Amino acid sequence: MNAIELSHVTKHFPGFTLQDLSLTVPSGTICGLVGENGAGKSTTIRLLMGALRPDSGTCTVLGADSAAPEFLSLKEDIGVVLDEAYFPESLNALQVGGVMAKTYRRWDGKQYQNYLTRFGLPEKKPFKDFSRGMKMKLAIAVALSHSPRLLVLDEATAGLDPIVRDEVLEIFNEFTREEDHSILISSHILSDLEKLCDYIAFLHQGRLLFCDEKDRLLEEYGIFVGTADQVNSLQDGAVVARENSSFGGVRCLVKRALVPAGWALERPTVEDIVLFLVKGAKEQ
Ligand SMILES: Nc1ncnc2c1ncn2[C@@H]1O[C@H](COP(=O)(O)OP(=O)(O)OP(=O)(O)O)[C@@H](O)[C@H]1O
Repeated sequence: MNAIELSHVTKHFPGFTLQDLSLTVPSGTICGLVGENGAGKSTTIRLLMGALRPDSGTCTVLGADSAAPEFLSLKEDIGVVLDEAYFPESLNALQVGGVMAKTYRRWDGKQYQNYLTRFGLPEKKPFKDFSRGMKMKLAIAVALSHSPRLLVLDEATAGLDPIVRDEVLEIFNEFTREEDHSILISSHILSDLEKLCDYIAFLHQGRLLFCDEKDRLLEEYGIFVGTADQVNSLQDGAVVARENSSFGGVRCLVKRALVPAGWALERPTVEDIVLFLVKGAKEQ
């Protein structure tokens, strides 16, 4: 079963169109949504959560169409963290827990308390006096404490210091050890996504450039550093994009399968692949 299925979804805003987006996140996996500012990541997440209606196409989450009334009954099963945390200003963390206990049938107060301690969050400070990172941590603690099956995280690790970010990534990883638990996470911190995700989906100007298994992506591409003559000798389609390297040569992203055996290729990072693909798309 798929945790998330977007099928031919289109959404138009003045000056921007999310175009014919089809994307699936199999149950039990973590999918990272990447793309530059304004690529359409938050729009995709809002469509999935039923906060926006698509102009055409369908968004199915945990088996229910997010535009259908029955989707509301699934909200318990979905933990959501958006890039702006949204609790009433005057409430402190304990009071937020009290409200959530009344909101969610499967609220786990003990688990919530554990996260407050683990994240070093003050129990009695009002939310309005929290730093950005503290707000994100509180939103993550809440999302994880109502026993969801799916986490939808929009820039949820932005504003966290590297040590807490690492801990949060580990918590997300633990979450998916349960077979039917899945995560969709958008982030600009591609090294985090490389550590965490099974799949990487890459949006560019409202279009999905790829959605692929991370390991397959890292095997498909290589980085070649050499002279312009060497690069020019490669067959058509081998070079995805190139840049001048600091020592006067050329550095490029290549498709391993189209490069002659024996050429030394470096292993790219997800960030290398994304940056070169954007560059390649601009050059076309
Ligand atoms: N309600 C809206 N009305 C009009 N335009 C909108 C609306 N919501 C989003 N947009 C536009 O849609 C485009 C995509 O925005 P979106 O927030 O999905 O991008 P993003 O990939 O999440 O970007 P970022 O990384 O900066 O958060 C932008 O051009 C934005 O201005």
